[in-house]
Amino acid sequence: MKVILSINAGSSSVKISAYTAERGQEPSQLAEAQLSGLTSPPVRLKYSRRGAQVAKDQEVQEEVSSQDGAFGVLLKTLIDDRDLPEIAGKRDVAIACHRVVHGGGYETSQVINRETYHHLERLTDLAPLHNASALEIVKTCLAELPGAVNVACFDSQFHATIPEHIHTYPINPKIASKNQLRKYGFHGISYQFITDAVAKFLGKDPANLNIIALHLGSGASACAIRNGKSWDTSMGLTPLAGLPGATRSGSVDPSLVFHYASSDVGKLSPSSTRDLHISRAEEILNKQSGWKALTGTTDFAAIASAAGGGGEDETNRSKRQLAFDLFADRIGGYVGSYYVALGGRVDALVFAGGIGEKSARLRRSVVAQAACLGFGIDEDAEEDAEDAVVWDVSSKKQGGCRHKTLVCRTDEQLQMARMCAHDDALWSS
Ligand SMILES: Nc1ncnc2c1ncn2[C@@H]1O[C@H](COP(=O)(O)OP(=O)(O)O)[C@@H](O)[C@H]1O
Ligand SMILES: CC(=O)OP(=O)(O)O
Ligand SMILES: [Mg+2]
Repeated sequence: MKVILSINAGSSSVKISAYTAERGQEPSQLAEAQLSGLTSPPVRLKYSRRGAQVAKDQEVQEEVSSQDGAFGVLLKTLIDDRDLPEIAGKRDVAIACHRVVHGGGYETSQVINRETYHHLERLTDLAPLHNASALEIVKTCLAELPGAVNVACFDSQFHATIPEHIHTYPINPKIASKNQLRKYGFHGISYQFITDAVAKFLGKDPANLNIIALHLGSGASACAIRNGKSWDTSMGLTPLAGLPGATRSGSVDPSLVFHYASSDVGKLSPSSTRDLHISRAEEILNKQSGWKALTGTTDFAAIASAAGGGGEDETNRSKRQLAFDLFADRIGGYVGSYYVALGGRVDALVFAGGIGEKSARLRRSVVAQAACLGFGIDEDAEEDAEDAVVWDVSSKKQGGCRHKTLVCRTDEQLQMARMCAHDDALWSS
């Protein structure tokens, strides 16, 4: 038996889960802790132990200014918990698995040694909101968890199956190959979880499953999953492409950069460091756009409630309504495109991620647009089916609709722990 610690550094949150695991078996969760709201303080803690809630939306007093800082608070929460004797100290963690958003050419998870670490360092610029933070946490674990093997699980690895004509950009092939400029795609750990969970829910072999999956969190993406494998996804070389997000623009006309008022957008940004080279343009599109630019908040719950007419002044309400409508429109575009990519043979449209899971209003708006394709939503469906991993929100009216709409409570930490439990190389000693 080993203790596995799964660490998921998102752009607005850090989530860690601890499991006990046997080789090749389903890991059993000991505890789950998360700090959210890193881009819209106050930072809040959610903590549960053996499935029972210990803290919910508890405001954190310490100042948390980075993902690594958040990880420190979360690890301490687990170690200091007297009712969690399995993790009484830092030595008890046997495997620490890290969600690393950009894995470049890696198509499988990697044990982190000097070589892989340096290779990943070179990819930092390609996931400016994620890789550097994840590597900071890796560094902390290498220094402070003396009994642990560290493993990198990549968001991009699920998308290694995207065919060449879809992952290729129409640019000079020599330069594309030399600089590895192609669509990689992200949120893949989540899409793998969604594929397995939805196949189980529908009683299908994942190898025959065709779904349009939407992971909508602070970063948002869509994925066409054909025969259980990624066929296409909306993020690209970096997690900036595709759908807009909390602070990200999503896809815009690339020429927009050259017309963006200030003349220094091509210059290195002040936040560039020895390890990260980011231009002002990238910084603006990654960190100062999206919901933050349109509405002033990165909290989509506030945007969705104002869009429903909830107690806001008129200027705020109309800004939030615009952001909401814009998001639903962009998502609808991918649903249509991926419906064609899957030849209309779609087992389900699946909503996941913080927004996909919790915003019934956004789900209704997206599904209403896709009504012409045979999707329909049950207005009375449960907003949140407490203990379920997958639940059905499809319309039941007049014998139902042609295609199902599901919600999936995705769990990237569990998916990573599963990958480690099934990786024989981690169990030979
Ligand atoms: N009830 C809700 N309605 C709409 N959006 C919500 C709700 N609760 C949380 N969210 C949004 O979910 C997003 C966070 O999703 P999550 O997947 O946890 O993020 P991350 O990208 O950091 O992993 C935030 O934009 C938050 O505002
Ligand atoms: C890839 C990505 O955007 O991740 P997150 O939504 O967790 O920020
Ligand atoms: Mg996330």
